[in-house]
Amino acid sequence: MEDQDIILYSSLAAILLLFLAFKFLLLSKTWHKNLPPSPPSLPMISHLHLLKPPIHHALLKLSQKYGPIISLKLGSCRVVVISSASAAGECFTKNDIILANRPKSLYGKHIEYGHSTLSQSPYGDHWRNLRRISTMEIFSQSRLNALLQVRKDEVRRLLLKLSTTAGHGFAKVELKSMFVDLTFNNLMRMVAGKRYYGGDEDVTNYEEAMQFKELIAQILQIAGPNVADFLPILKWFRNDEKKLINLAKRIDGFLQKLIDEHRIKEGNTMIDHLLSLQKLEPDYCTDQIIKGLALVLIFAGTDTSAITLEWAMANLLNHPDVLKKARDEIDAQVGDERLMDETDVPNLHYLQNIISETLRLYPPTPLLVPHFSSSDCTVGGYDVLRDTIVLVNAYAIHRDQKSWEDPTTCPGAGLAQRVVSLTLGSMIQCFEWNRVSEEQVDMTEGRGATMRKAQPLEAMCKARPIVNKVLYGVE
Ligand code: HEM
Repeated sequence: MEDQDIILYSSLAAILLLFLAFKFLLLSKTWHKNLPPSPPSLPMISHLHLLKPPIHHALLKLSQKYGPIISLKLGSCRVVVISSASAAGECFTKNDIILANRPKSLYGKHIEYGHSTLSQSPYGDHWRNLRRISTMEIFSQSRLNALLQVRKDEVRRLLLKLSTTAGHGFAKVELKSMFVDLTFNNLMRMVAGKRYYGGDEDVTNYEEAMQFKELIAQILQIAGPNVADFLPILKWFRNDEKKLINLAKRIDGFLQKLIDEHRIKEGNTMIDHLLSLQKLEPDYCTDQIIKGLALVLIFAGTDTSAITLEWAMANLLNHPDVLKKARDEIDAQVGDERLMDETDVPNLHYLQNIISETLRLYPPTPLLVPHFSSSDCTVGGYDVLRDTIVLVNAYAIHRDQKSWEDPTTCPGAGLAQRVVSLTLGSMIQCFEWNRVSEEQVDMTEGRGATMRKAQPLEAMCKARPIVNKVLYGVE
């Protein structure tokens, strides 16, 4: 053997030994651990190939085969998927602090101010402060009550829009875009006093509205985890990060302009309340905190409510007997002399049950928001190692035979309940509804992180006499 060959072979042997030693070290860390069962994996991508959209369906199938707690490796990330109510209960009771963190992502780094927002920040003082501020300044009963007129006005505009098409007999309407317009307008009026959607947006804001819609559409396209979050090597080959940085600059500029406007002209919006707090806590309630809160509310609070409304209406169209019962309840409790109000909702038990059942069967965020373990813990007798992404498959749990007592882990639940109940109830009160054909409404789910309907919902609707009487004041 030549000298060169000896050098080559000994170098290869050394590399192999180093690799094995490294692998052994890694393994020995998890050697004595009782990790959840895991399906067979492929080199490099591990289990990434198993996650065909819709991901919550793929994960449900895996849990049916491997059990309610499974571990996966997605590229370089460890993931545990929870698909039973009892294991989810353990995550959010005895392990709630350990699992309060969120996994790091390119999206969180660039768009959500370096993972410093309400939905991204790691557990600690800042995490607590954001919850204190949002509970008091945004989601308190008094703050939500103060914005009741905004919600009522948006529902009224929706009813008027429907009645212009369906005032004199059944007419076809497309509901998805109307629900999206309603929830975005509600949120932006709450945050900054602006109406950007619906074709009847404030004309003075037209350019601004166009810019906002374009930014939102772009962010919605790239929101959520990026494949480079799991395979960081891809960062070198894709320019997603550059796109995110540019988009982050633009959205930051937009939000900053909104804040600066409110510095000059005060009002009764979330930005105004937070600017008042800034005077008391200038070091803490900075412009960046305000921008981060606005951003999170816009993304967490719009699509979720719009999706719920769309699935609820789709379900009602497929179950005319349930729709009739809901209308009878509203007629009995509210009558036909006035529109229903949020204060009627506690008496409309059947309507509330329809919404709960819709959320059970079609949860808009079927995997919740990913959690991340800050230290080792156990769930269902299995070890969950530190730095593991924990996904809770609410979709699987909601369709499990056993029921889940308190599924509300969302700070916006009180607001969502008001928006969805008032809108759905008012639509049932004011219009008759039918499917567009004899065929059942297609309930197929779309792709993506949120659980949208694949086909935008269309329906036939016809105004009831209350529309003329109450909305137009004509008998
Ligand atoms: C029907 C409508 C809604 C549904 C189904 C829903 C559902 C959820 C779920 C499942 C989570 C994740 C909980 C977790 O994994 O920790 C969440 C988080 C969140 N939601 Fe909602 N949500 C809705 C409406 C809203 C609204 C209207 C707002 C505010 C305007 C909002 C704000 C938030 C925020 C800020 C978080 C993050 C909380 C945190 O990280 O601690 N949501 N929501």
